[in-house]
Amino acid sequence: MMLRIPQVLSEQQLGEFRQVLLHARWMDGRATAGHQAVKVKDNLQLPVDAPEAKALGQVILQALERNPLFISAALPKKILTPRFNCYQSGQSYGAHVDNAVFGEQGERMRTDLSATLFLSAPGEYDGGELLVDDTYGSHSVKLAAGDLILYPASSLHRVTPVTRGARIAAFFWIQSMVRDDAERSLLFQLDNSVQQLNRELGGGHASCVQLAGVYHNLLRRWAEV
Ligand SMILES: O=C(O)CCC(=O)C(=O)O
Ligand SMILES: [Fe+2]
Repeated sequence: MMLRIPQVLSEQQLGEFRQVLLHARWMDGRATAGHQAVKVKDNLQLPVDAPEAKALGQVILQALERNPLFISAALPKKILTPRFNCYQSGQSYGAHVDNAVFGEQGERMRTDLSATLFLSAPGEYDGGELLVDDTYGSHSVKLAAGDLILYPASSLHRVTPVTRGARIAAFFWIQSMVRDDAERSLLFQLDNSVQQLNRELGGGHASCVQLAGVYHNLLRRWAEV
């Protein structure tokens, strides 16, 4: 499942991010690319241990914790501290699949979902579409600043060349409590339907109570905690 999560960051937060990122020390993104990705990766990145990256990463994590749509769709177990990248002057990232496992502070996590949080507005650059392949074809994603796209980490994806301006984004991975994309999508649909019914019938209605029970009992079957 691919899902857009709108307005993860406020206008004020975006302004603060821009100020910090404008003055940050960017490095060649190939330094953190894996064996295969290094051949197709051409962008800039903030060093993972840069103080700016750590501070802004925490702001994003706090925003995600309070975002009901993100929680419902991702059912997160672990979230890698967000990283920051920049594409300019024709830079791009060719087709690749992300690493299955990442390590951070001695802890390992499986990547079930990939996320890009757009920090530049679409009008600030040409190109820079994130193209994500699935069985329905290739989906082009270019979102408003502050919006996030969530997509299966198993997908082949790429970023087209940025031919004008600069595309700055945060990117990170999530290990979900529910590893299987199809099961997680079913839970998300069910959660949405239950919430809709709650609004229409009132939360105390017997069908709402029963369906909420089905949601929790499916989650109990499928969740790894
Ligand atoms: O810049 C993006 O939107 C995606 C970056 C990416 O695919 C990666 O770093 O693995
Ligand atoms: Fe990637």
